[in-house]
Amino acid sequence: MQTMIEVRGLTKVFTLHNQGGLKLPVFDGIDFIANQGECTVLFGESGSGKSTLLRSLYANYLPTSGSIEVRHRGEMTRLTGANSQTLLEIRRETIGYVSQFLRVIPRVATLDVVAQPLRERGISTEIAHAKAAELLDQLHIPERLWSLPPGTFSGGEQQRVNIARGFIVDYPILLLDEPTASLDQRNASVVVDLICQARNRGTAVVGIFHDADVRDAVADQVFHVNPAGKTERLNMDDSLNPDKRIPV
Ligand SMILES: Nc1ncnc2c1ncn2[C@@H]1O[C@H](COP(=O)(O)OP(=O)(O)OP(=O)(O)O)[C@@H](O)[C@H]1O
Repeated sequence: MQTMIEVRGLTKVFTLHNQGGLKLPVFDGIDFIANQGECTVLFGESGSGKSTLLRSLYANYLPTSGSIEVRHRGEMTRLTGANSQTLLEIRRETIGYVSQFLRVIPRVATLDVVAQPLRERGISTEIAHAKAAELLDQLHIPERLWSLPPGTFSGGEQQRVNIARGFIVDYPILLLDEPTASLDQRNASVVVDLICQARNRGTAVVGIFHDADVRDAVADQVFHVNPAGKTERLNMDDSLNPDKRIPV
């Protein structure tokens, strides 16, 4: 089983320039490894830094210190400090990221929004649209909405469009920020199936899931991001035992 993400000594302190340079430490010296074909769940109290860690893994946030390496084109490649060209390549080919909210592009039809990551990889419109339609259908987005831009869709519909877009490419690494937060049980279970299929294809999935049932259905390993800012690997038996779950 190959290592896909290796995080060493990762520290993040936000500096609030509009507050006189106030320092806001979030996490301190995180180490963890995510493997091919496994789902790693980031777990912890609200405000403990889970989303900040996930965004750092997509190089949206620059860590204060420490390193992140990801397996890109077969080689462990440093994400921290990578130049913009390498970062673009890594995002196009290696890391998919499903944020909590869809970034709506005005006037672009839902089918094209979902197909876009495949089109960027040079896949024909016909094939990309067919795959987008399959995912939208699986996620119960009615066909009459596919030609409309998703800007006016409900929160749950937008989240499902975002999920379809994230799963359309078989990324080696997939980062998921609360992908089931606005979904009903029927759609949450479709997302669980998509995660399990991606994992079985060998994707290293790293995600935040507030729903304990979803978390327990997908987790191979659980990292607790605790209020002191350190992560620790939980014993799976502990994380699955409701008495030992930390309320989130
Ligand atoms: N861009 C930012 N600038 C300043 N502070 C930030 C920024 N992003 C996050 N923070 C702060 O970092 C801390 C951790 O936030 P984060 O969103 O990572 O927590 P979380 O564990 O994902 O929380 P939740 O479960 O509530 O979504 C919070 O105190 C938040 O205010």
